[in-house]
Amino acid sequence: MESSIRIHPAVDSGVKQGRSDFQGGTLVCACTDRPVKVRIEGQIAHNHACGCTKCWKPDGAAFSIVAVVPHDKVTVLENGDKLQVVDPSALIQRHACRECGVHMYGPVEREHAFQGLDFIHPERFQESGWAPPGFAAFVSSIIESGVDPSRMDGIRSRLRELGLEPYDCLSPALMDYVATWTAKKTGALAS
Ligand SMILES: N[C@@H](CCC(=O)N[C@@H](CS)C(=O)NCC(=O)O)C(=O)O
Ligand SMILES: [Zn+2]
Ligand SMILES: [Zn+2]
Repeated sequence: MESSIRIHPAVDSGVKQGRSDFQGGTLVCACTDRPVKVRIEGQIAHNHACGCTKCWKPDGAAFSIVAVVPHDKVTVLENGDKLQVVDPSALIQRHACRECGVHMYGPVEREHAFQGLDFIHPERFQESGWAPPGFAAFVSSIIESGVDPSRMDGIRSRLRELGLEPYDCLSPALMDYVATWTAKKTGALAS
């Protein structure tokens, strides 16, 4: 069993349950001076661990923890002047703090199954109670960040032990959702 891997500090000692009455809260970046604050109304959806190279991860973590909320539930409260889009050509327009590097929200504005949703990192909530991650996505992508491929069996076992079923893309339910959206757009399925 892989013992040294740090998946993410929010799950390394076990995945904490959320609270069904969680009403949202405030995401705060890591700056001590003029932190960026972003208000999220309501509970998050599809929370998961992501191993891709593009999602923001805290130092030492192999995975990010990332979830979605509707764009109209996201409001920049303070110090939004510090935000910049990491990669304007990406599907997810990740707005990061220029000083500390934390990604605060990432809207999908392009025509896509996820259009209208913003990707956020719930560990940045000041409040507890957000819905826990339910699976691990883009697991093989951690190799692109320098993880030795020989460690992957152990890392997948650890994810399963934590209840985060590993997938190399999104979960089957989300992949089906995206494919259904595409099939309706092309006309392969009736809309
Ligand atoms: N293997 C690639 C995968 C990147 C990727 O496709 N990430 C997914 C999960 S966040 C995605 O939807 N990306 C869209 C985007 O980055 O805008 C990497 O690690 O960079
Ligand atoms: Zn910051
Ligand atoms: Zn990702």
